[in-house]
Amino acid sequence: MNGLERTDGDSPVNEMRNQSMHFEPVNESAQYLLQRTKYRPKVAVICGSGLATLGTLVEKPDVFPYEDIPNFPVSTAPGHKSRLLFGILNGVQVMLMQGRFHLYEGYSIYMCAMPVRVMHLVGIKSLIVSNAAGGLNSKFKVGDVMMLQDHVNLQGFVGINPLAGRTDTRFGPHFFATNHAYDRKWRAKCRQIMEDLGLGDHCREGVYSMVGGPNFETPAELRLLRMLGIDAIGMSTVHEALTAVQCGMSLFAFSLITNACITDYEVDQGASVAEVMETAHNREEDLKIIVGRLVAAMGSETQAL
Ligand SMILES: O=P(O)(O)O[C@H]1O[C@H](CO)[C@@H](O)[C@H]1O
Ligand SMILES: Nc1nc2[nH]cnc2c(=O)[nH]1
Repeated sequence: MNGLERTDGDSPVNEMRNQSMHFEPVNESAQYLLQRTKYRPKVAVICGSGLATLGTLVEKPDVFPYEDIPNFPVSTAPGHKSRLLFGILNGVQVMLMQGRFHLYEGYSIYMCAMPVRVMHLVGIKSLIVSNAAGGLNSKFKVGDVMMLQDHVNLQGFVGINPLAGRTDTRFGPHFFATNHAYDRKWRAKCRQIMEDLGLGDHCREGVYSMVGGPNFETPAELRLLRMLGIDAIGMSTVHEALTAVQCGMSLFAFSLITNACITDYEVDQGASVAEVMETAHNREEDLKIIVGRLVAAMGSETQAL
């Protein structure tokens, strides 16, 4: 066996394995959507905490509350709207998630990433993932945009991976390389867009990692994460990114640095959701322009596919 075969079936051994790779429930969600929208997008966007406002860019939307979509989780995190939009963004058909799923909401890592498999079955080829994150890199400032060059899958180190389970090649290969998970051409494009907007000094590039949350990190944890070479820390994105790459999508992800990571015990102030939301609110107009232009670029590329 080379890891590329489909192995689903009703054998006793498969019954004992993680059921996460089942095709049918994901396909049921995808078919529900395709039957209720005329749009056939190839570009998708996932909105991070406080960034649901990116959804206001979508014209003539078909709106699907998550609770209405069969087998779909429901958002419970602050700043996540729990609805899916299909519509037109900057002339390009898009599928946009106003709300994502986190381990701290009590969902398995597989369920947190399941919407990306739905995207794949809907026909998505390019994905923009956004998140709010704490800036570990001492050069980063609150309000900066860090384009993900790479990530560290801390959960994956202990076997918590959305891709673990039965192999079903309809979601891609079981084993694959991740050294170019984040497509460099979108980073170059985003940098150019930000420079054109006079925001070049706020454009950063680095390594993201995700903890389980919901609490923010202790100073000792932050120092450890920094030693590991992590530039920005959040509670999302990695599982979505891996699932997207497995499905063969071209991926761009960015972190809005919403807060500094405080490692000094003498500082009274700590991270808070209020600060995360405030920074997201302050940057929303810039991010709308940046995401709008990236979607346009992705749209021209996927038109030919
Ligand atoms: O990663 P997103 O969903 O943007 O949210 C980030 O912001 C929240 C903390 O305020 C956490 O959920 C963290 O992951
Ligand atoms: N884990 C984590 N997630 C965040 N999301 C926004 N800011 C932070 C942070 O400082 N730490």
